[in-house]
Amino acid sequence: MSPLADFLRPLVLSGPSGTGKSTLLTRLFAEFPDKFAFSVSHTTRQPRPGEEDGKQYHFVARDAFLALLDNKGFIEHAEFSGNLYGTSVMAVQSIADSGRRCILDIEVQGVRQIKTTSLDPVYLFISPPSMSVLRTRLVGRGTETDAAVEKRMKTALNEIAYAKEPGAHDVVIVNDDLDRAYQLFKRVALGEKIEGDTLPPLDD
Ligand SMILES: Nc1ncnc2c1ncn2[C@@H]1O[C@H](COP(=O)(O)OP(=O)(O)OP(=O)(O)O)[C@@H](O)[C@H]1O
Repeated sequence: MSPLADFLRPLVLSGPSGTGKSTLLTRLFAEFPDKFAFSVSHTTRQPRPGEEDGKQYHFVARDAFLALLDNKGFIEHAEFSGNLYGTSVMAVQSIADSGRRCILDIEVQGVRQIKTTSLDPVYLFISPPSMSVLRTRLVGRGTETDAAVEKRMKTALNEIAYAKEPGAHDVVIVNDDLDRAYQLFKRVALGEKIEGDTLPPLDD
């Protein structure tokens, strides 16, 4: 069977930190080990325990990041919670010709930048069911200090304000029940055009 039309376009995944993007991606890659390729971003943040250079991220020093930026090596980049993040041209190019679908996990500034390029991806927003659930997940993950949780909650408000703009994303999936969210996510990832969920008020 030939792939659905949207399978040939990159998939841009965005949503507040702690909303469950990595969890959904991990499941997708486990179910379809050969269909997708995660674009590995560059970051200047420190690796978390268990993270490997070149796998979750290319971990680089700030100087090296800025040099690549100067050389027009990034499709998008942003400073987030004090660290630089970026998607390199090379990371996406190396996937494009392999027949796999390129998935990009990107925050809101990056989404805005990609919209000014010719990449033409499908934009998918993963929404938390509410702000209180988002906070519970961030705290429960146990990877952030209290101050970092507060910073991420504040940044989440920007992501959500953008998501509320008409036409910001092609599809919204609310990550309430993980199995339900994953079934929708899988359909989008495989290239199906679905209606998706309605963005919750997220005003709590
Ligand atoms: N539907 C869900 N129900 C309950 N807990 C969830 C659900 N989805 C994810 N989680 C949990 O919420 C926490 C945050 O998820 P995850 O790390 O996947 O978020 P993320 O969006 O990738 O964050 P970041 O952008 O910071 O990497 C994790 O501890 C994860 O196990």
